[in-house]
Amino acid sequence: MITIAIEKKLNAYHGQQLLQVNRQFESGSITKIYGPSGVGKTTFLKVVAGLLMPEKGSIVVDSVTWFNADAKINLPAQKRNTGFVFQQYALFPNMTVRQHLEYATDDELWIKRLLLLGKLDALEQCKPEYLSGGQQQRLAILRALATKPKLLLMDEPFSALDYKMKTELIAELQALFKELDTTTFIVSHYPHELDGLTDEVLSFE
Ligand SMILES: Nc1ncnc2c1ncn2[C@@H]1O[C@H](COP(=O)(O)OP(=O)(O)OP(=O)(O)O)[C@@H](O)[C@H]1O
Repeated sequence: MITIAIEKKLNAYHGQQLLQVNRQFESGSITKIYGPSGVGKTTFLKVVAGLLMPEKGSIVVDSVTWFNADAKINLPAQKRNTGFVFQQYALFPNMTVRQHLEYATDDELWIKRLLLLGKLDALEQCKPEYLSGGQQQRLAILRALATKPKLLLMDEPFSALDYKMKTELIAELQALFKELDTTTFIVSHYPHELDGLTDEVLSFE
């Protein structure tokens, strides 16, 4: 179970607004984070990952306190072991596809399975500059999965994929999340993009 009750001020162009979340998420559930541009979806993922700090509240994951403003507890991002798929992929320009995964895990069977899942097995020696946008996005997803994170945070992870690739990948990820018992938050702009995949919706207005 993940319990999140936080407040963070957002410095928007037209003044300040408040990001407020007060929710519980079942372990293994998949939640769609939905809302208009600029409402704070990416900021919310970064707060959960420990990359940004809220002003108030707490984050408790499986009875472990990751953040508590009053008690001044703030577990560093490295210790939270979340998987993060960034909107802009954040790949390493000098690493091959395979090296991205080896950086995160030394489990060779798992690496092979991920490469097949993302249809990148034939491109494992390529660096990001030789990959298409969709291939780069798939690599970002595979890298986030490589550590078998208990909490996976995905920011618009399917935006560069064509319909067929997206549908196939979503079906395979669904089975994988179940197998790993991963709790997943996925940001999406589109109302029906994740239909059938997500159990819950966290909607920002
Ligand atoms: N570290 C920060 N501290 C405070 N405010 C921030 C910080 N980073 C970004 N913001 C502001 O928070 C607001 C929300 O940005 P954010 O990227 O979280 O929105 P979003 O809902 O993910 O948007 P989009 O759908 O366009 O990606 C923006 O106005 C931005 O300027």
